[in-house]
Formats: sequence, C-alpha cells, structure tokens
Amino acid sequence: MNKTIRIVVAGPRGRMGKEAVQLVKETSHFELAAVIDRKNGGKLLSDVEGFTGLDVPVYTDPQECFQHANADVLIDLTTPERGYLHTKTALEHNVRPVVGTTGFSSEQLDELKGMAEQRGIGCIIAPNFAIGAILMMKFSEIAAKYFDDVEIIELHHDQKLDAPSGTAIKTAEMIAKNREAKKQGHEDEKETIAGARGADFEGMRIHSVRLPGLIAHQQVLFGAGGQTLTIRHDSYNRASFMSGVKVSVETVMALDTLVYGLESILD
Ligand SMILES: NC(=O)C1=CN([C@@H]2O[C@H](COP(=O)(O)OP(=O)(O)OC[C@H]3O[C@@H](n4cnc5c(N)ncnc54)[C@H](O)[C@@H]3O)[C@@H](O)[C@H]2O)C=CC1
Ligand SMILES: O=C(O)C1=N[C@H](C(=O)O)C[C@H](O)C1
Repeated sequence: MNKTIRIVVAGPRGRMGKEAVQLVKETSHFELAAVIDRKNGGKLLSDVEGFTGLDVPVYTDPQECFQHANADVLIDLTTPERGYLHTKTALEHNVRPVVGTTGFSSEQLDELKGMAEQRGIGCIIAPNFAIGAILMMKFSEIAAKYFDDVEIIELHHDQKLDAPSGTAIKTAEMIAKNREAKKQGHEDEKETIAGARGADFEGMRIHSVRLPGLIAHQQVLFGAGGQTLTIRHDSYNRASFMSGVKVSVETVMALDTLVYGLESILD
C-alpha cells in the first residue's frame, strides 16, 4: 500500500487550486495537511465557502504553514511572484514542491534547482500537466528536426497573468534543441504596428491570444516548401491537468533534484 502523502495546496480558491483540493480529497493515499491562501488566515478551510468538511488550517504566511503543517508536498497554483516565494520556502523546510504556476524567470528556475540539489530533495515545475500538451511539445521537438521554420500560437482565457504561456516557452525551448537559431520571415520585414510578428525566441515567433471563452490551447505550425504541419492541443476544462498533478505528487517523493517539465518523467 502507498504511504499517505501529506499535501499543502497554495491557491485553493483559484480555478486550478479548487481542482487540486478535489484531487487530494478523492485520492486515498493523499491527505490535505493545510492550505496557503491570500486571505482567511487563522480559519479552517471548512469555514470558507465551497469547502465543507475540510477541517484543515488556512495560512497566509508560507513560513508559518511549513513550520506547522508537517507536510511532504506543496502543490502551488498561484501567481508567478507568490509561487516563487512558496516554492523557495517549501524547499527551505524540506517540503517537496509540485509547481504548476507559470511565469518564473530562468534565473529563478536555476536558483530553485540549486536549492533542491543542495538539499537532495525533489521538486517538479511543470508548465503543463496535461498529457496531450506534453505530447504536443514532444512531437514539436521531433518535427523541428525536419522543419526550420515554426510559429507558436497559444490561446488562453483573458484572466491569465503571464504571456507568453509557460507551455509556449517550454515548447520553444524543446524545439530549440533540434533547431539552429534562425531569423524567420523576409530579411527586410518591418512591423507597421509594434508586436505584429509576436515575441521572438531564437527567431521563432510566439503569438499570445487572450479571449473570454477559451481555457488553454496551443498550436505549433511548421512550414517548408509547399507544405505545413500543425500540431494542436486543447484543454477544455481544468480537470484535464489533474492526472499530471497526481503523477507529479507521487513522483516528486522519489526525486532528489528539480525536474522542469513532465516529459522526462513520462518517458
Ligand atoms: N501547469 C499547468 O498545467 C497549469 C498551470 N496553470 C497556472 O497555474 C496558476 C494559477 O492559475 P489559475 O488557477 O487559473 O489562476 P487563479 O487566478 O484562478 O488562481 C490563482 C490563485 O492564487 C491565489 N493567490 C494569489 N496570491 C496569493 C497569495 N499571496 N497566497 C496564496 N494564494 C494566492 C489567488 O487567491 C487565487 O486563488 C497560473 O500561473 C497558471 O498559469 C494553470 C493551468 C494549468
Ligand atoms: O493560465 C492557464 O490557464 C494555463 N497556464 C499554463 C501555461 O502558462 O502554459 C498551462 C496551461 O496552458 C493553462
């Protein structure tokens, strides 16, 4: 039988956080130890609307939370600034972070990796937990061996804070492993409206669409003489991310370093 894993969820009232609390609740070897919220500190989660029966403490201060919660794992689904603070604080308390929050800088990722390695404890930072999105990224990495020209279009709901999405950045990084940096388009092209050609990642272009009605979508378009290849993934709800969160919580318990992206775990 699996050992019970005690979990802190940061951002429990958010769109993803609510799903994560539900996942912990319905998984027999997971136990909710506490939550970190922007407000409601000092209350029980069961006193907060929508969380009947969950008698675990709510903290606003991550230090206080990790000192008292006796937790194994943090699931962070908050904002870039808070997510970074929560992850760092968890590592300082030897609590293993599983981070879905996007928008960390590469310097922050390097620092967190150093901390995890120094302590010899696991940490997973996953820009996308959906299996289809991971396959989209892997297929794009393969396609980049054969196509030099690629544009990424990511489409999200209009409440998203970061652009481009963490998934788009990770996709570009994976494509870059198999593609020489190259400026795309006409050498003399000029934007008559700034931003028309999107963000520039080693000459690849990334376009961010934000519209109400969308959840999380991305297409990767490759072009070559007389043909295009489009690789597309759509998440139609946030439950689509939860099997990846579950695998990450189970896997992080056995890691002794930081893993960025689920593609290596699912090999
Ligand atoms: N890796 C993945 O597969 C996915 C990642 N995400 C990422 O997850 C993050 C959250 O996304 P959503 O749930 O859509 O956002 P949301 O805005 O619905 O939720 C964010 C939550 O963070 C909380 N928060 C803000 N400041 C806080 C603080 N000081 N302490 C504790 N909690 C605080 C808010 O109260 C809110 O409940 C984003 O970075 C998003 O990009 C979203 C979907 C999938
Ligand atoms: O904010 C979101 O919603 C999502 N964020 C992640 C990202 O930035 O890639 C994952 C998914 O696309 C949904």
